[in-house]
Amino acid sequence: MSIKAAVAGASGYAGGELLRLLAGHPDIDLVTATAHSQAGQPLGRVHPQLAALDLTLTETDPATLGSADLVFLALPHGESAALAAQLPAGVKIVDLGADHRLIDGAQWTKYYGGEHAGTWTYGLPELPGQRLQIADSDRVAATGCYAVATTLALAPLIAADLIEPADVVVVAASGTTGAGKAPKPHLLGSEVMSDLSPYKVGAHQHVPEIKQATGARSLSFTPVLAPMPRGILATVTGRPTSCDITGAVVREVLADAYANEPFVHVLADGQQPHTSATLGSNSCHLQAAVDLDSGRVIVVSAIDNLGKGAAGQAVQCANLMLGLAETAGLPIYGTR
Ligand SMILES: NC(=O)C1=CN([C@@H]2O[C@H](COP(=O)(O)OP(=O)(O)OC[C@H]3O[C@@H](n4cnc5c(N)ncnc54)[C@H](OP(=O)(O)O)[C@@H]3O)[C@@H](O)[C@H]2O)C=CC1
Ligand SMILES: CC(=O)N[C@@H](CCC(=O)OP(=O)(O)O)C(=O)O
Repeated sequence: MSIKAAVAGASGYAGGELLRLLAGHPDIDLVTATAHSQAGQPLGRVHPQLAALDLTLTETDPATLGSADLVFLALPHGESAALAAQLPAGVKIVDLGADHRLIDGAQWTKYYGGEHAGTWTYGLPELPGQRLQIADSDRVAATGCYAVATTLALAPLIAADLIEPADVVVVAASGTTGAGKAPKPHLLGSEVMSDLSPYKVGAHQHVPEIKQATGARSLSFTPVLAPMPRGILATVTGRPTSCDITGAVVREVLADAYANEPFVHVLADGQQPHTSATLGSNSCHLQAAVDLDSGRVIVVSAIDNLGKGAAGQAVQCANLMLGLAETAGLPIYGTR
């Protein structure tokens, strides 16, 4: 029996990638794609890559969405909670926004503003114990894009006591689709091309999410806007807990943590992650080293922000919630 799925926020970048993945999913039928200012537009006018999908974007109406078995919410922060509250309890929901990710409501208010809507199951299946919780949930909050790239690199190091949780430094570059499709002056091609620039320095909203997911106690996080459409490259460094920790030890801890994971790949010694190698896929590529001069453990992580960082992760969670094969409809290999 095929599952009926709806996507709210389908005219956005994350929503468009969801449509692309769902159109190729063997067990899911895409029945509804909704938008806000672009409701009424034929899909191919908004997402030319999806022109062959004969769909028109409709209004974001709870009654229409509520007739699906599964709803993906790819809406701006603060919009998901009100809509989710109007959907029937039996409908499974994956929220790609941040409304339900954090446990600590005060942290949500500090970083996002407004009242916290509550906490849903955190949608990162590779965290210990999380896969079963996701499979048992009707409401799942998919992870933030930088949070995926950073957490997959960092969580096993802290769990294995390889690094000090109170001294973690992350610098991460993202492609421009990470900022959404709504027009913003700093995202004009003429501003972004030939430029690298940091933003939200010392104040990024994914810091509490990464701390919650990894157990890090102090985290310096610097995001950088990169002149490319898609991809995140996160460099995560921490102070080792012992001088016996070598690059080989770190690689072994990561390889053990992800031995059975279809989407997380610890690269062979000598290979480095490339964002382009993960493009279009739901994969994360990791490499580790120890810098003997500064005494830092370094793990570099690459994902597609619209893949494992958004739509791919959301479909992976939905597969688990529906009892389908976890990899169904999800590319493992990037297009490069
Ligand atoms: N881009 C990324 O890499 C990632 C995004 N996310 C999260 O996914 C969500 C969507 O992000 P993204 O696709 O980048 O954003 P976009 O700005 O590209 O798209 C936003 C979507 O929401 C719709 N929308 C805007 N306002 C409203 C409203 N008031 N009511 C209903 N719908 C509305 C827009 O419709 P219209 O265009 O018709 O106005 C559009 O379809 C966000 O919460 C984001 O944080 C998570 C991980 C990564
Ligand atoms: C390049 C860029 O601006 N990226 C966005 C990522 C936001 C995102 O997708 O994460 P959430 O799901 O938590 O919103 C940012 O840094 O705020």
